[in-house]
Amino acid sequence: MTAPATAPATATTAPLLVLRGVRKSYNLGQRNECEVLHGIDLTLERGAFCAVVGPSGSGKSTLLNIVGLLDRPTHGSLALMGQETTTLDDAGLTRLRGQRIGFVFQYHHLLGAFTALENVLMPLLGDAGFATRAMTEHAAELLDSVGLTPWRDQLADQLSGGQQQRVALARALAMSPALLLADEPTGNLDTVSADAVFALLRHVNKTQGTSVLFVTHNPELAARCDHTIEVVDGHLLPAGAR
Ligand SMILES: Nc1ncnc2c1ncn2[C@@H]1O[C@H](COP(=O)(O)OP(=O)(O)OP(=O)(O)O)[C@@H](O)[C@H]1O
Repeated sequence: MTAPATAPATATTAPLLVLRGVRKSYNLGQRNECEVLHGIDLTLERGAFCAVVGPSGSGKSTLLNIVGLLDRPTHGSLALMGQETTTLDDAGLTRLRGQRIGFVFQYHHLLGAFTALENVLMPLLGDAGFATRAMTEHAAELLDSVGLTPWRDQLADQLSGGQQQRVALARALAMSPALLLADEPTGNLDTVSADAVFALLRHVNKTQGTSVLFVTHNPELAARCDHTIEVVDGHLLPAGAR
């Protein structure tokens, strides 16, 4: 038996993300359907650091929600590390999302009455519901990596916006995701804090190989990413079309 000339893509060699013909419609009631994404083809290689830009309402968050397995496409296919996701049931999607994907949003979504450390611990607790020493040490290391050790026991509500966003980033990294989806994570921050959060995203990408999709309206930050995807009216603009 001879080996095939080209080995088939496996879970370890396949691109991080492959979208083919992804469409998304919302049902607005009374047989009124609105298509927001009109057939997106996108391949993202592992370790990519990619900005997602485009006018307000063009479909960036809708695309990110689909890539993050928070929402399903109406048509098309989406493979994450070689695994087709559109055939998975809700439990399968949730499991895959928890294993592979971390999220940072414009609003941090921390639990304000819990400390910075407790917020980072949350995703690590799993079904056990209690923190082991190893989990606590891991959460403390993550907080340290975003420069927040002095604030680890401070309630999330009592942190600055920039500090809260850094806790949110540490929490997103708790499960060592292959893909970090950041939807305008710097949108509410002053320039200095925005720079700090961006530098941390970059650091995670460089040191851990975590792929990053970063939605931003800030052209300066977009220019500092390795690639840019531009969404206009629910279509991806071809590279170099701007
Ligand atoms: N759940 C929903 N039901 C109906 N329409 C929706 C829903 N979510 C988003 N849309 C519509 O989809 C379009 C794209 O929205 P989306 O949030 O993806 O845009 P965006 O590019 O992220 O915008 P922004 O930069 O302002 O955040 C908008 O016209 C919006 O009204």
